This record gives sequence, structure tokens and C-alpha cells, in this order.
Amino acid sequence: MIDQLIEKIKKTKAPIVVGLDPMLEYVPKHIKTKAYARYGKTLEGAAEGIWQYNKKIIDAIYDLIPAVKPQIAMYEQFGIWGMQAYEKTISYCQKKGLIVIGDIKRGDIGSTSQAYATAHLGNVRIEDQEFSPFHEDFATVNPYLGIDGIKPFIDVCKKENKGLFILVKTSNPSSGDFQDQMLEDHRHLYELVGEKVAAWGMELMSGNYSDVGAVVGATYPEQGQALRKIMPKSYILVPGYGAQGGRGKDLIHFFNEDGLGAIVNSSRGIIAAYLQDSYSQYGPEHFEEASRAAVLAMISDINGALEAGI
Ligand SMILES: O=C(O)c1cc(=O)[nH]c(=O)n1[C@@H]1O[C@H](COP(=O)(O)O)[C@@H](O)[C@H]1O
Repeated sequence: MIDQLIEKIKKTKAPIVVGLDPMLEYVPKHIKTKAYARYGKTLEGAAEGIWQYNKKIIDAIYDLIPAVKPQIAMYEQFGIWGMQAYEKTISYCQKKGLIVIGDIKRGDIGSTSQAYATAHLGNVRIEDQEFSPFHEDFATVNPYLGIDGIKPFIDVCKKENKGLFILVKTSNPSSGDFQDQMLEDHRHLYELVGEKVAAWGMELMSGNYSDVGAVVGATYPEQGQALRKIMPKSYILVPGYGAQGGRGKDLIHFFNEDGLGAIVNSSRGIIAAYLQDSYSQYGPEHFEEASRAAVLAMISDINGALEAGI
């Protein structure tokens, strides 16, 4: 699957992924009014609102980008209707030719991880038929449970040609609480996890890169540089650009010398661009055009930094 992602990154010249993390407060009034008229001010009405909002944004940006990353919690808050909106969003994006990274951050004991992997990347058998419930192309995975929690995902990736991004050094302010702990051999815990990700990925090579990638936050550029060397064959998903403070110039060391190796995510910075001062001229009526302008600005910021830095 990583080869397909790389092909799309090369084609769009955009090493970016747009996070589809819809909050109800971002959905403009004209969309909410329609959704509530049909389904009431209910979980179902809210889920319809976020789905219509996503659809407009996808239509406005799909030609510019290789991939999207819907974050499942944003959908889950609207119950089963939210989960339907999650699946509809995935199907719609895939029909538009986008790679979908399901931001599910799962990981559990082996048997439970197996069920998560089946739900999101694999197929569930019901009597004599198989169904792929959420059919994302990649999923984010939490490695805290060790190899038991990861192996079922790796096995499904092998079988179904899918991919993973495993949390290594997250972007949040308290990510150091555990991840920066120094081990007896004077390595940080995130370095050990990076080494494991690199080793797990060797079984799933596709060209120069592995289907097993890593998540490293844009807010930790020095750690990103160190991890780039520890995991030379792992694609790095880099969240934390924009709303969390990451900028293009912080990101050059997340990339390899071939100009590949990283894909940078922005969620609020793109989908809620119309609420920012710099895009306020678009207004809620043209929110999707603000998102398109924000995507173009992000591509040019990152490519500009890469051209200047490599
Ligand atoms: O796995 C992730 O995507 C992720 C890991 C991480 O370390 N930090 C992080 O922000 N994320 C996700 O990336 C997105 C960031 O959103 P924005 O800050 O709005 O761009 C959210 O969906 C987060 O859940």
C-alpha cells in the first residue's frame, strides 16, 4: 500500500494529508439547518451535518492531495450515526481516488487487536460471505501493548496489502511523560519504539519503503531528525502542523534525501480554515474554498522548505 501512497504523493507533488476531523461547531449554519430540518437536532442530524460538510471539503480539495486522515473519535461522538458518517466519508474519499488513513489508534491484547484489524483493514466472515466493514487503506496503531497488539495488524496488512502508522513520538505537550523516559542503555523509550517499528517493517517492504510506518509529531523536530535515521525505511506520518504550531521549516529532517519518507497532516488548519483571520474573506458560505486555499498554502510552505533545505 505504501507504494500507492508514494505514487500519489509524487503525482500531486504534495507530501501532505488532510485530517478530516469534523467538530459540529465548524459546520456552517446553512449546512446544519438543512441537516436538522431532515433529521432533527439529534445525533442523526449532527452526523448528517458533518457528512455534508466533509463532502463539500473533499470535492474542493481532492485533486490537490494524495490522502486524507479521518479521526474516528470525531465521528464516534455522534454514536452509530457518526460511525455511518465515518464509513461514508471513507467510501467517498476512496471513490475520489484518495488514500485513506483511518486514525483509529488501536492496540490491545492479541485476540482483541485481531478484531480491530479485521474491522478496519481486513474482512469479517459471515457464514459464506466476507465483508470489509470500514476498509481504510492504513490505520494508526498504539504500540503500548507490545508485539501482541501489533502482530494482528501486521498479518492483516500482509494479507490485504494495507499499511500502518505506529505511534512513536506523539505531538502533544505531555508526550514525554512516557515516551522520553531514558532506558538503562541511555536511549529514550521513543528510540526503542522507533527501532522496533523499523524491524517490524522489514517483513513488509515494497520498494524502498515499508508498509509499516511511524507517527512522529511536527512539534518535536529534533526527535524527528533522530528517528528519521533510526527508521530509514519507515514512512513518517507527521501530525502537529498548523494548529499545533508545526511549520514547513521544522519538517525538512523528517524527510529522506530522496525527498520522500514523510507525509504531513493538518486537520483544523484546513477543514476549519474559514474560521481563521487569514481566510475570513471566504466566510461560512464559501468555507470549502477557504480549505482549498489553505491546502495550496500548506503545499507551498512544505515544498518551499524542502527545496531550500535539501
Ligand atoms: O496519529 C495521529 O494522527 C496523531 C498523532 C499525534 O501525535 N498527534 C496528533 O495530533 N495526531 C492526530 O492528528 C490530528 C491533528 O489535528 P490538528 O491539530 O487539527 O491538525 C488529530 O486527528 C490528532 O488526533
